[in-house]
Amino acid sequence: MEIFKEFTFDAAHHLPHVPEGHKCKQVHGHTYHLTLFFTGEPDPHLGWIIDFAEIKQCVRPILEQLDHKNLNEVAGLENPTCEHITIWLWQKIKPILPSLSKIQLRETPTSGAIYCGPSK
Ligand SMILES: Nc1nc2c(c(=O)[nH]1)N=C([C@H](O)[C@H](O)COP(=O)(O)OP(=O)(O)OP(=O)(O)O)CN2
Ligand SMILES: [Zn+2]
Repeated sequence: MEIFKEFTFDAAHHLPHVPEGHKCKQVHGHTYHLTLFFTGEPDPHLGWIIDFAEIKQCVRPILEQLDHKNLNEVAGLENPTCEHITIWLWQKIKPILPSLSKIQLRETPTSGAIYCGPSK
């Protein structure tokens, strides 16, 4: 069984390592759409894997570090590609919500990254 919880946050960034002239060299912004997936068996009494409200309570302070921020100024996100943001989120969320199984981050309606944790 897999459940999910969605969030959004707005942030500015630029990609410092792209060549001169690349559109992402310029500071620009996105409304990021984040989906967190959790895997497990529903608790026989409560009927859920984890309370959606508990997910929100745990994740909110982490997303506050990103929302309406310049991502390049966030420690660990000096090169804030979608790929790096999903890894950063995984490293923050997995220790407090161990049933986290996958992160999907959409940067635009047509672009994003999916991360399931480091390969073993
Ligand atoms: N592999 C990656 N490629 C790109 C990233 C990234 O994080 N990982 N980031 C960007 C830009 O930040 C931005 O997301 C632009 O992406 P793009 O999909 O090109 O945006 P558009 O609005 O131009 O998309 P279209 O739907 O194709 O118009 C770039 N690449
Ligand atoms: Zn961008």
